[in-house]
Amino acid sequence: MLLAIDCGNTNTVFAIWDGDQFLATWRTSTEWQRTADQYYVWLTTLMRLQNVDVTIDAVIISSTVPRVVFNLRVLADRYFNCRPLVVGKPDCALPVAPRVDIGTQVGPDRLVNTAGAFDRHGGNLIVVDFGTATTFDVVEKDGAYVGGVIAPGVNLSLEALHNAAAALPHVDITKPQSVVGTNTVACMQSGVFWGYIGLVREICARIKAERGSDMLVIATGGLAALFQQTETLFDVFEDDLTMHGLTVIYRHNKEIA
Ligand SMILES: Nc1ncnc2c1ncn2[C@@H]1O[C@H](COP(=O)(O)OP(=O)(O)O)[C@@H](O)[C@H]1O
Ligand SMILES: CC(C)(COP(=O)(O)O)[C@@H](O)C(=O)NCCC(=O)O
Ligand SMILES: [K+]
Repeated sequence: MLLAIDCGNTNTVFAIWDGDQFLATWRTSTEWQRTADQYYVWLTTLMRLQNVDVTIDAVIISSTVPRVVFNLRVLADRYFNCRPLVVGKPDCALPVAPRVDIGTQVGPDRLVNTAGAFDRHGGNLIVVDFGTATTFDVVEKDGAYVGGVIAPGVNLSLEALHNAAAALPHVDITKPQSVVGTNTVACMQSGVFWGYIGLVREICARIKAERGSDMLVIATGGLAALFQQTETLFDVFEDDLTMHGLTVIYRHNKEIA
């Protein structure tokens, strides 16, 4: 049984894949100090609570935070007796190599999203991932990641206002009633919500224009749904895209081994 781990700058998602489907998915905050023993206690407690009675014998990791990989490697080695595949490392092959400037360390989450989206939809895609940062990944016809866009994440934008301005409170994102806010919180929500609708629409339009082609736009990350409720920004919303990409890369490495 495969344990797939997607570690973002804010949250880390663990999922168990039986070769056909995900049996369970769990989320914890990303903290590089967490030890292999702590992960194991947490994971096995959840497995027991949800009656997921399986033996994990393979692990694949994608991490945008390099420091957490050490303890996740120890987890795989000590408790599951295996050497994990780590996306972005030389011994983890990708179905299609990225084409970017020499020396660029593409975020592993973006490589994984690319592999997952290409497997489901073929090429000529834009993948929009709402995480700590919002990333736009361009996937060419042959499935290669060829670059994209990095924008500040939704919550990061709100936090930046709060951190930089003494009178601006901590605010959660929600769709505002109107564009013109009549209190501080509503004004901040409006700026980020409607600003983000514009950001996504403009960036996707400019990518398509630059490439002279219509492209399928796939969104992932919990916050995508909030924006899609109001405006049709995406062709498809797939919450499990990154996890699916991890299984695609795992299968690819098994096949060529
Ligand atoms: N459905 C949701 N509703 C509201 N906030 C969300 C939702 N999903 C994720 N978030 C928030 O979005 C931010 C990015 O989360 P996440 O997608 O886990 O990022 P990362 O992959 O970078 O760790 C976090 O602040 C998280 O709390
Ligand atoms: C852009 C990111 C910070 C997004 O990370 P996330 O929001 O998933 O935590 C991550 O993909 C990253 O660290 N990228 C490295 C630079 C690049 O992809 O070009
Ligand atoms: K992201």
